[in-house]
Amino acid sequence: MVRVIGLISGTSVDGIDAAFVEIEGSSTNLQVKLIAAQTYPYPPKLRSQILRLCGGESISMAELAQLDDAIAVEFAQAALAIQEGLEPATLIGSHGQTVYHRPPKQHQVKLGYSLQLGRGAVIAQLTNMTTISNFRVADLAVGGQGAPLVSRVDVYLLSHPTYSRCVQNIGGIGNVTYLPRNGLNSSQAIIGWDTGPGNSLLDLAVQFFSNGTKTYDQDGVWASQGTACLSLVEQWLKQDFFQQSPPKSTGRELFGQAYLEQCLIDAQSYNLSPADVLATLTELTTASIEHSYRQFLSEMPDQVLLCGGGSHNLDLKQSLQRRLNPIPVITTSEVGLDADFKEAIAFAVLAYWRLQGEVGNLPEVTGAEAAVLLGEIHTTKGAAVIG
Ligand SMILES: Nc1ncnc2c1ncn2[C@@H]1O[C@H](COP(=O)(O)OP(=O)(O)OP(=O)(O)O)[C@@H](O)[C@H]1O
Ligand SMILES: CC(=O)N[C@H]1[C@@H]2OC[C@@H](O2)[C@@H](O)[C@@H]1O[C@H](C)C(=O)O
Repeated sequence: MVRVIGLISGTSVDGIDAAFVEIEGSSTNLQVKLIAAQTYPYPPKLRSQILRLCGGESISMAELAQLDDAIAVEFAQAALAIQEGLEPATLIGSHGQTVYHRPPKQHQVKLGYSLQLGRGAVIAQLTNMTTISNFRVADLAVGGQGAPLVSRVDVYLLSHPTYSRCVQNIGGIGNVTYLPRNGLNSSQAIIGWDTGPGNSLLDLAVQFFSNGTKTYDQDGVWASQGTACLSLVEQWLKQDFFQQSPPKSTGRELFGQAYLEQCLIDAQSYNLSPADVLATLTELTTASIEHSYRQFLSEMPDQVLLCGGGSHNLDLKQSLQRRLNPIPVITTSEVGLDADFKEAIAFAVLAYWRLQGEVGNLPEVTGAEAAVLLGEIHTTKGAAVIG
């Protein structure tokens, strides 16, 4: 049994999710037990620096270096804090903070590029623990999207012998893994892709309409007071990203501030109230999920398992349930895998697989030419490589 800490800050840039897990087995007999989990919010100044960089603002190399180190320090502190009072872990899997993602093909380039800040070498030294980081580069180097990477972990933790499942993350961006009945033993392929916006546009709209006093719409209460403009949703769904077949991935580069501003311009001709706009953006998220299932899956799943912060948005959840009826839409927590910390848990598993010499990506999902080892290993003076 290995004690591993998984760390990630996602596209919402709300803070570092840390999961402390005990892992046993390899892949087919993988067992993961969650011991502790916590979100450590970024200091507000650091968060706004990251958001500005994600929004395309130019910064100097000196500022980039300072930001990279500051993020690594926050990640190291999260790793030290999560294991307080527990027998220490021996390994960290750190996703870091995505600040730029340029998938291949969509951009007429053969190789994609993805940049996560928070250097693993610094985390390893500050925590005195072997740290695996930079998980996306190896998949990108073999022509993959570099995302979604959680799909292989979904396969081993969430496949079911009698139900086919869509594991749907709704973070800043949405992503799905389709698990046929019987998982890897099925003749049907396991596929996955980024579905488009999760909460990113909603959060930006809430900040705009509340003059910065709110960062998100708790439980979707504000959106539930509005009426969605379905003509606008149909118009927006015609956009290239939604029509493109998987493998595909995206980020705040597409579904960010400029996209929201265009949505607000489009909304002007319909005289929508702020609540109506939020309801319409909620429908864009759920319609993009529904349409991608109907377009890209050979059959609809028996169950949809939600995870990520969007699984707490009741209005969004109800909208997705209405669209997918009679398929039950539940959360991964309801089947035993914490919906808020699934991504952090996944990066702990990916780090564990890296040390075991097991591949981490699913070429059917990322479009990579091969399954490859994911992550770079950083040891410390005091830490031995285990596994
Ligand atoms: N109670 C709630 N009601 C409504 N929305 C919520 C609630 N809790 C969280 N959220 C939404 O979830 C978002 C955070 O989700 P999450 O932490 O899964 O995103 P992320 O991991 O940063 O993104 P990604 O998965 O794209 O990397 C918040 O910004 C907010 O929009
Ligand atoms: C480049 C990047 O950080 N992509 C994230 C983002 O957040 C959700 C979606 O876009 C996604 O597929 C991916 O993250 C998860 C953890 C993944 O790779 O599986």
